Amino acid sequence: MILQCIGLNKSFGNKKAVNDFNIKLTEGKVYGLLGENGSGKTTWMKMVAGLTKPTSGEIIYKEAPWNYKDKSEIAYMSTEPFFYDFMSIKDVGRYYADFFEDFDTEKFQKMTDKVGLEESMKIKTLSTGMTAKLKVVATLSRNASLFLLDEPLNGIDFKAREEIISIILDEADSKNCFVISTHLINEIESFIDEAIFVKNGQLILQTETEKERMQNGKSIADIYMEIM
Ligand SMILES: Nc1ncnc2c1ncn2[C@@H]1O[C@H](COP(=O)(O)OP(=O)(O)OP(=O)(O)O)[C@@H](O)[C@H]1O
Repeated sequence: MILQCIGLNKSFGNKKAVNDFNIKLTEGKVYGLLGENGSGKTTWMKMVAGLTKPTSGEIIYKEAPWNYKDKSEIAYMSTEPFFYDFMSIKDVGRYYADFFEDFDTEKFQKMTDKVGLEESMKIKTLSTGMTAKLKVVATLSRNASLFLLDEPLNGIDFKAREEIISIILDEADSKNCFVISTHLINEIESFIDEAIFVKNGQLILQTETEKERMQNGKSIADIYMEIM
């Protein structure tokens, strides 16, 4: 097991953004994190990534209580843009290399090449799809074990979405774990191992995609419609 949360809570004033959240994640799996707007997905990811403190509850990373050192193995990609307009692709690589000890510049160069991003391109000239690809490539160039990608497929066209999915699947292996939050259930249905359904800050169902399909004849979209 790579991650476990036990009775995890996060409140903002009276609002329970994450409420008694219990989850177990395993290496070698790709998870889809599904839930309506405001259901607590981002807040949960930020707690696991060490960007916001839980109000109460436990996070266990690789069988030990979460420690700030674990941040170096947990790569979080937020929904917000995080590059400056004046930067080139090469600058983004340098910026990441300065920031993250585990950043692999060579891997970044190979991956940017593969998706058609040239070193000299300036951020301000990139299309929305190219920027989305750059965000994913920069995050995945870290040698992390747990990747938390907050809405990596939002607001981009079909081709860019397919490219991002292929980048993610190329990087997924038996030692790492991916959690992808999205509202685009149909796009992720075919490749996620498990779906995690979140409602009002709580995990209400965690289930295997293949099992649902084979044993119950249900798609993740069917289940979403039933329980949300
Ligand atoms: N810093 C904050 N201060 C106050 N309330 C917050 C804060 N961050 C999140 N919330 C509230 O917590 C709840 C959960 O928000 P969160 O962003 O985690 O949901 P989400 O599932 O990621 O939503 P979306 O799919 O829209 O991104 C929402 O009601 C939100 O308004």
